[in-house]
Amino acid sequence: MDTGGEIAPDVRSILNAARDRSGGGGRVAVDARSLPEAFDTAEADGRVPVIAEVKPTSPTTAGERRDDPVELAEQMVDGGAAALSVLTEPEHFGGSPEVLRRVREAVDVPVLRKDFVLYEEQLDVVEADVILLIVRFLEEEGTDDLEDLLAAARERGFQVLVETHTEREVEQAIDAGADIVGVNNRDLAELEVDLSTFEDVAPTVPENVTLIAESGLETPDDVTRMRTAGADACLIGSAIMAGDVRERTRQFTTSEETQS
Ligand SMILES: O=C(O)c1ccccc1NCC(=O)[C@H](O)[C@H](O)COP(=O)(O)O
Repeated sequence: MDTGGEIAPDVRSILNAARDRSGGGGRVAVDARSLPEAFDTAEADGRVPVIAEVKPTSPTTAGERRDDPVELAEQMVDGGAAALSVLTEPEHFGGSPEVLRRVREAVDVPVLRKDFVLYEEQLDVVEADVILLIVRFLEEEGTDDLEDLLAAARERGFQVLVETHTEREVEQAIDAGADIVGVNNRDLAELEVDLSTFEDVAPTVPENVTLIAESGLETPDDVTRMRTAGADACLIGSAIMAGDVRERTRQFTTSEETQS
């Protein structure tokens, strides 16, 4: 089944590469750090819950950041990040499972594995606290079913962030049993970012679901905008990676403090 409409050539290339990647060796069993609790801890400390992303490059980024990803991750935590996201996709994002393993060992916050998982065996590549499943990708011909993958991930101990872009995808995520939902402001057809996507889609997400605004946040005002629209947390990559990551993370995690 392929019901989700057009996707950009770069995204098609990401998807084709993901189809070719093998799974891990044995089945993983994760003792996960709680993502909702990490958000609550940040709020209790007066920090805006931010998932800071270690993202060396991407199809929409010029160049590649080659600093030690573990040092970058530690600086993000220093800057107040409630959780981290680490790209493990090698071909388009410069990531690797080994980097995630090293980062998770070095920090004590939850770590999201940011990759394009299509098949159950790909869950077994590396331990992480949270795994990403993208509704649109799992509509593609020959991929595993969202509900089955969600269950398989939970059986291994992962928490699951289910990524959506439309109201229809939110409905699919909720029907499949998601309790952590991301709304991605970047559309996979043109790779354009529009923060009103989150504002339009967020009201359709049930109150008891942990809701994350993803992509395209560039300033503390953008964080405030997403929080006003209902985000429990914001996932920020490029804007943090584009400079001093400790300082940039701090600007986002203290954005509500500086406005009150
Ligand atoms: O970031 C890209 O260029 C990209 C292109 C195609 C598919 C996915 C892509 N990004 C994955 C992500 O979800 C983002 O890395 C994440 O939400 C952070 O976004 P940003 O803050 O805009 O870097």
